[in-house]
Amino acid sequence: MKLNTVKECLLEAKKLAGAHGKNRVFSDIDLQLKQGEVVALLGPNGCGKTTLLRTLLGLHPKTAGEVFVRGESFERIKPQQRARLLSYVPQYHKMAFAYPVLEMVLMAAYGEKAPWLQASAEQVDGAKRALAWMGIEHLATKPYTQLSGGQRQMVLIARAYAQNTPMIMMDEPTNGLDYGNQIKLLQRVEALADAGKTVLMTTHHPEHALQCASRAMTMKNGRLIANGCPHKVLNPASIRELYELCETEMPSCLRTA
Ligand SMILES: Nc1ncnc2c1ncn2[C@@H]1O[C@H](COP(=O)(O)OP(=O)(O)OP(=O)(O)O)[C@@H](O)[C@H]1O
Repeated sequence: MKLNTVKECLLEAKKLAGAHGKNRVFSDIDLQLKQGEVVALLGPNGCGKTTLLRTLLGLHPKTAGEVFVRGESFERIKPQQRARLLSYVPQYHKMAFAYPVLEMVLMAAYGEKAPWLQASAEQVDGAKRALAWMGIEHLATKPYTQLSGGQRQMVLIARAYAQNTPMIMMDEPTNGLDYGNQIKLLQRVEALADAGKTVLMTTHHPEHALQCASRAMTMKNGRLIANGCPHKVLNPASIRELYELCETEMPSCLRTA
């Protein structure tokens, strides 16, 4: 776990609310993301984590409240500038075209170039470095559509890395990764924070939050219910309550008696 040596506030949400159609998903969300921290967001299926992330990113419309990035209303920031501030690893991703993996990662350059322009040698080098960082340089020429689920996930993480933004939002980034790749990814997330990046990641694994996060937030029924040091927020009693487990359903390592 990382110590919270926190600096500049990069993103702030105030009284944020979101919905799908008429169904309220979350409301009254106040949160801050500061430079160099890894924040893990946990909560039961359907509690609103993905919708919250997508609303923070401006990919889903808010119904109330405001998101500020470096003090500026995010709504007023143009898409290309947003792409320089925030990158995103989605939970699910469909791609209709069989782009080679290197091309997929080069899409990260959107903040720096118009999509119809050819990538510069520097951008290609950056994309190759991102593949090497994820340990998947051998996939560079493979069509993205022919990759396994875990391989695709690693490509999306490499793409976010190549975007080189101060903030990265990852929605269940260990989804589909084998045990070794999960451990390596959590170490890379810690290294990103050491390099001054801010990461907000959702996870269904309290142990992942304990391993790499400087802060944990828990969410239930569309509300943030706890926010603080992962070891304080994620204790046997709070995990039981969050996921509505009775004592006998808890794994033996988390039982209180
Ligand atoms: N495209 C959609 N249209 C309508 N309702 C949706 C849509 N996507 C999600 N929802 C609903 O919004 C609520 C929150 O979903 P969301 O995906 O944000 O939850 P989550 O916490 O990320 O869940 P999970 O842990 O299962 O990924 C759920 O009740 C879900 O059914």
